[in-house]
Amino acid sequence: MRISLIQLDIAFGNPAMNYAAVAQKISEAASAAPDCLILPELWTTGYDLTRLEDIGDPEGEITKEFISSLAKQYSINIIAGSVASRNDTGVTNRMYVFNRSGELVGQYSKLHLFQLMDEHLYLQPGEAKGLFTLDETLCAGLICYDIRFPEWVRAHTAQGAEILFVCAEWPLSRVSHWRALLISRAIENQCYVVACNRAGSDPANIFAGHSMIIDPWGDIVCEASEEEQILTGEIDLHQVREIRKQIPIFSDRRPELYN
Ligand SMILES: NC(=O)CCC(=O)C(=O)O
Repeated sequence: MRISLIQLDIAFGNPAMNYAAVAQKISEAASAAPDCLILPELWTTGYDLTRLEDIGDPEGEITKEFISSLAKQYSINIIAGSVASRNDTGVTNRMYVFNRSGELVGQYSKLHLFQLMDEHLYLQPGEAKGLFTLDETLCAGLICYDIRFPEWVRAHTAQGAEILFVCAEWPLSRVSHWRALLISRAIENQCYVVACNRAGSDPANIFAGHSMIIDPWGDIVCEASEEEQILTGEIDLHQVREIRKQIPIFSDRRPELYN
């Protein structure tokens, strides 16, 4: 499976500019004929949290229509990062997933809100897992701060997820955590981790870039720099099954003693 990660520099609070940039990047990425493509966290608005009631996407409908038609046009599965999806009760930080036919096959709302970036003041947390199937592979979607919660990640891999797709706006000041946490999640869950961060900066943060694909042994398949970039790498799902056979952590678990 070939996967492209769109490490975008997001225009702060400017959905029109970001939709145009993403359409352009997806058309560029399509030339590498990926099976799957992923965008960063909150890519339509960035962290312009105080204006989400205005610039958030009503029920995600604009984004869903936009991504669905690109997925169909290029016949690529698209993990549409996340967007601020608003309704009468508030705004959630929500990932939408489309298959090659342009059908919505999954959605996930960020479960853990990151207080250091004021998410708890403007966003509502999700309540459900982010499992979905792409090309017959069970996958999980996670959003940024979620990677600090190994028990949440395990809840997905214990159900059989073989690829973790992570979208993020992770600042440069904690890039060492970003890399270490992603590698750890890959090793301890014996799965691929595909993590797409943003590049550039906003009024509050400089972001880390360093999007990456990590294999189930914890080795890095490919890694971006700090700059805006389309990163493409290949994964081999046989490796997940081989490593899970060699070191059978899922059947060796003792969950009855963990609480
Ligand atoms: N957007 C986020 O969730 C950022 C999380 C983060 O920076 C962290 O250190 O955790």
